[in-house]
Amino acid sequence: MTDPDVDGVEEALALVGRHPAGPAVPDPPGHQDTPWERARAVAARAGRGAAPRTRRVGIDQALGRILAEPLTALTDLPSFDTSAMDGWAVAGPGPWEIRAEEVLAGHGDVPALPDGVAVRIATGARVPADTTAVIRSEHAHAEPGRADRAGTGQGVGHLYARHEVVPGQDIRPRGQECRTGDELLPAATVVTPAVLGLAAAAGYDRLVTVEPPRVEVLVLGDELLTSGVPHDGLIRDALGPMLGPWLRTLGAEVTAVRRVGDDADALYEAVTGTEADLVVTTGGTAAGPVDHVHPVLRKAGAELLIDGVRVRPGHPMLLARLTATRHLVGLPGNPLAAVSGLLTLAEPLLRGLGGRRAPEPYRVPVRDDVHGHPRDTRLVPVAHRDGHAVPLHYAGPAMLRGLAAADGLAVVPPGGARPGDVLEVLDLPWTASASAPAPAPAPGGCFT
Ligand SMILES: Nc1nc2c(c(=O)[nH]1)N[C@H]1C(S)=C(S)[C@@H](COP(=O)(O)OP(=O)(O)OC[C@H]3O[C@@H](n4cnc5c(N)ncnc54)[C@H](O)[C@@H]3O)O[C@H]1N2
Ligand code: MOO
Repeated sequence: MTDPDVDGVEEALALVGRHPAGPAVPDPPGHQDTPWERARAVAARAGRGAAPRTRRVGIDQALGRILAEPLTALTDLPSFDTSAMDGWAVAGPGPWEIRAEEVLAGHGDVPALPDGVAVRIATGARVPADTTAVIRSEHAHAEPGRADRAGTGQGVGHLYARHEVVPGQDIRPRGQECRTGDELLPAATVVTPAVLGLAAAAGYDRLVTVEPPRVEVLVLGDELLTSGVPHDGLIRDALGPMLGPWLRTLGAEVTAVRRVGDDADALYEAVTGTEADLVVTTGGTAAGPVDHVHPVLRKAGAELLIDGVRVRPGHPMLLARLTATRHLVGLPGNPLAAVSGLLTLAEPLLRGLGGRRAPEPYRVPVRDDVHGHPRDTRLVPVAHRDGHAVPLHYAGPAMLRGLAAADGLAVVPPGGARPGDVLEVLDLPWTASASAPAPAPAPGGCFT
């Protein structure tokens, strides 16, 4: 029986040459392929070449966008000395004479507190000037004065602390979190719900954000059905349904996913008439009779930045500059090969166009042997299990079964990997949060 992960001559070669890597296999004559790391760097540089378009949007519109400028505090936070607890503001040493007035959150000017006096205070209220500390209600004992016993409501009485009172306790001093002008977040930060909250707290009504790059997807191939079960040599289009949502997770605005068939003229019209920042084509990258991508790019006067990458699957992928501000990524038609092209070329390009930062690369030990290609990098679907990356079956270039169960794609160097080898793993958008390394612990605690 055929191994479901070994699809084609290149993968069979990979089995032969997997351990040890051995001497580098020379390029076949005329081979133009770019090493995988260099291809990603070229794509990232191409994306950074065009200045991102920016737009100021209301914070209710900003979720998921990218900050085009650092988020700088428009105020001190807190903007006034704030009580952290419901209780008593006291001045000087106790016991304190209780004054009847109360200090509540949202009140403006509050009179200074004379020595020896306590007033009731609420969490979030502005602390009166000259306050020594706040004592939370459960840590104080109020002894009613005679006037109170008589029911006059004058609030006369005395307050006793049940514990030692430390100056400044349960007071959040003005500027504890930031001072006006402090950089709270750098440019290129993704606007998450937490960023929206921070921006609002820091005084923002609107944010300057990067406009998402516009991407058009052109699906090539006359053999593709858009519905129903494959029949008579026709197959379902697996890329149209997958690429639109995937590109959106990479920060793109997908303006269209269009079927172009195997029609060179229609492809030429689509490529030269587009308003998109990036055109993504699927299929037609090889040298078959109806593989129109190369001839159309030549006719359109496009500059090929990448024409083939030393990666399996997906080696016929390409990147072209259509005009100074428009690019085209040609993804191979085999579905897993297309995903390889998406992560190798489209992702770094879109990161640059969209003003995003590169994710922190992370590395994980692999649990099992992974076959290597003798010369090329392999991208292999893996699942995270107990701190290891487990290579998945059904990872042939034409298959999506392994990918659909995967947490990431392991980057397998030429020659392959042995159990315990530590490999870089490319996140899949839907698993990024689960597999990313934990952030560094905070240096100290702040409990109020
Ligand atoms: N003589 C050679 N032939 C091929 C080579 C090679 O080096 N020399 N490379 C092979 C590799 S590797 C790949 S990958 C493909 C790339 O081919 P194309 O980009 O031209 O893609 P197509 O020929 O159009 O399609 C390939 C394969 O994928 C299927 N396909 C296409 N689009 C879709 C889609 N939207 N959904 C599902 N499946 C799709 C298509 O039916 C073909 O089976 O070239 C090899 N050939
Ligand atoms: O190796 Mo191709 O996958 O089928 O690019």
